Amino acid sequence: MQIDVVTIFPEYLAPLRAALLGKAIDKGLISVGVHDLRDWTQDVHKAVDDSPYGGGPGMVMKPDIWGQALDDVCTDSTRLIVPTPAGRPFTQALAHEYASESHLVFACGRYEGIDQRVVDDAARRVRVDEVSIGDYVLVGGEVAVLAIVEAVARLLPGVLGNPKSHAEDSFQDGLLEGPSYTRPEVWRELAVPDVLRSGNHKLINRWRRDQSLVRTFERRPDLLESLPAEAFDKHDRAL
Ligand SMILES: N#Cc1c(-c2ccc3cc[nH]c3c2)n[nH]c1N
Repeated sequence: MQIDVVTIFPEYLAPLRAALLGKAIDKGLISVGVHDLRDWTQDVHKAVDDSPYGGGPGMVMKPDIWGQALDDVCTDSTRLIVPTPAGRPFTQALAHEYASESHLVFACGRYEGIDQRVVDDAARRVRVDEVSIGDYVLVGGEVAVLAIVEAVARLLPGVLGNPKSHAEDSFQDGLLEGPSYTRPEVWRELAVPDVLRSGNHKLINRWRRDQSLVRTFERRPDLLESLPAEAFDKHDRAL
């Protein structure tokens, strides 16, 4: 997979080359290109923003600079991802979609965002997603790109040490993961639940499913509402 990121703060994307992703890059599983948007400017000030039409606070990123950058970086097979607070939610399902793509391009906005015509124009040639990583406001798109790239890269074959760990992911079955424990058996007078030390894997699996359902009900009831009835067995319904 080729990942390209266009930003005015290339140094913000340095973590992409660290740890898990760094190993994936070294293995040749991912190629990452980080591009400074200002490289497409022509003026001495390297201006990338201007005042918003209609007035209002802050500045908007200029369409002409972005247009030239995306013309150079995108290809016919590109999926262009534009992080924005106004985007559709980035979810685990979308992460799986992106993991099957050959070329992802991320456009990192700053200021009050990117002139909308950049997205409208790009959509004439490539698939474009405006996505949000959560209902809070960041200062730019770079942090969102780091989150999205990590969520996608870990799904690529060979990136994670244990491919089975995906099966235990939160959201994998539409529910939140339950609690996890490791040694010691008792820590600060808090004991590991007995069932996890029972060796009875049918009971352990049932307990873990129950914990997952209860946690999801308590913290994210919306996830339960979006699951089909057939996602729940008779034991689940008895909870
Ligand atoms: N994704 C996402 C975002 C953002 C975001 C993304 C891009 C820009 C450009 C200027 N400000 C931004 C905020 N805030 N909160 C989110 N969940």
